[in-house]
Amino acid sequence: KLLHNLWWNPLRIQRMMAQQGISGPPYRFLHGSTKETIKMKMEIRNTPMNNLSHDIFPKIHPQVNTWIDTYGRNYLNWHGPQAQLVITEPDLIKEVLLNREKTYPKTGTKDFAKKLLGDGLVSTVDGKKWANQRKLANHAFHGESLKNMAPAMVESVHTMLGKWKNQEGKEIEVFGEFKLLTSEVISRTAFGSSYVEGRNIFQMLTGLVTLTSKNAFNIRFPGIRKLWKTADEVEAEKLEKGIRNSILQMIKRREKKVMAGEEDGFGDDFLGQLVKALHDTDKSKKFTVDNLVDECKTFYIAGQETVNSMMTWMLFLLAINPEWQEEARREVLNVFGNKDPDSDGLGKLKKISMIMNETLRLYPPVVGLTRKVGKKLRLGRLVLPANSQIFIPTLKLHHDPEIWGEDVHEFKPERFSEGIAKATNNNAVVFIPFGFGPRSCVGMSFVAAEAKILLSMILQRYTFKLSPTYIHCPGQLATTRPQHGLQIRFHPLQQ
Ligand code: HEM
Repeated sequence: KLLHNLWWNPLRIQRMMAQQGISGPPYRFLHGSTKETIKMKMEIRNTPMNNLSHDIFPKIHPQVNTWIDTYGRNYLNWHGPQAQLVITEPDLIKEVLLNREKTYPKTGTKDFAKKLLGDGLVSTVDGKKWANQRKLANHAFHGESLKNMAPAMVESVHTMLGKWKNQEGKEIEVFGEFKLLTSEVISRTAFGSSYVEGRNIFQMLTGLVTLTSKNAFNIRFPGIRKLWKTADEVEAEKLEKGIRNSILQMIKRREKKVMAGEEDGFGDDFLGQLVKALHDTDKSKKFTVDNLVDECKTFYIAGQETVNSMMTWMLFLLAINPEWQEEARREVLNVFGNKDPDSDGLGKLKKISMIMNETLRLYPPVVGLTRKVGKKLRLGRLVLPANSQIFIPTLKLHHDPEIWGEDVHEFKPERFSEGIAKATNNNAVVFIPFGFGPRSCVGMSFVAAEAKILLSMILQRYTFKLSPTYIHCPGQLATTRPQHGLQIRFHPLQQ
């Protein structure tokens, strides 16, 4: 069986795809093409980019870049013995992400990623569970609930800016600052606690993110984990347990309030809704403790890492494009003057929406999407083998000159001046920072509110420039990030 899975089957799939004109890096026993991937990534990882270039696709995905050049727009590569078809044709991508026949589910999680996200909303494969959890999250992160979160976002930004007062004119490392800010915002808005209370959960989750990324391309012999665990695996288990215990304590605190007779002691934030679902007498809506823990981990991670990445790149792009910084400031002062932003005004910030979209195009926090092919099926002109995977390289689509033109690597928010549909020529799948179709991001409106509030409050107070110490070395650790941080100098506006 082992030989069948590790040798015969991959060769069979390779032959089957070659007959349809799809080739790729050759399958190597057990490791597939992961060794070449790791080698290419390591070679380029620490090399800074010249002239603050935004051409980051070859830097972050050197293997996808090389193999598209060698084998064509769609090719077959190997994550160990797992066949993975990489597709870049918009029609094929649309079919996969719309998932009309429910034939392209998520891949689920295993190993390190399972410890990190469990079976929460981002990863779950179970359709019924997904529908229940999605409904709950939609309610918590849209409409009135979202509007009610704006004051907590404003307050969190005030706390950060308060600290910056002593640093005016000096260098501030913004990626680290935004990490604290985004942790504080998701803690306050979704989990009713401050960052300080949730700090140990974040620290443990950050540890798990690092271990997950470090081991992403490490292939181990099937079954070996049961006999022998690596130091990273032991560490990940410890972190997983620690996170679980801390979340259980948060749940207990809410339950105690209810037991003490406090009206709505569960709370009406996201955590409150989850705890209510845990106690729901309607079985079809009921959550288990495991569901709840996984969901909390998912939202702590999804609500922080991605937003941190986007906001950092937005600041970077505005720091090196002073004319856009000035346009954005004019808009903010027009809408809010020197007052704190409020949710009614956020919709009027058109220029900032354009800047946000262009940032997400050039530096998407999530660089690719993966789906599973359960049984043998047809995708466009291709017949795909059972138990294979599909990888959609978002970063390639966002940096493709055939889609965006020869100025593809330039920062030009004006592309989005008449909306996304116009910018993409009505081909929505070529711009997918938040995914596409039913599994697209549930936190999109939350992100837009948080980013607009943060940027408005900075622009109302400061002009900012890149510090000479900044090294342009975009990398990926779960999300895209400046590998050596983002050093910025903020100067108070002349009143
Ligand atoms: C700039 C910030 C963000 C980016 C770029 C981003 C990106 C994405 C992408 C690409 C997906 C689709 C994944 C796939 O199709 O496989 C996704 C899904 C998801 N995102 Fe986000 N996200 C961001 C912020 C957030 C925030 C703030 C939250 C929570 C408050 C969140 C929660 C989720 C969840 C729960 C899903 C899974 C939805 C489902 O499967 O139904 N995201 N996100």
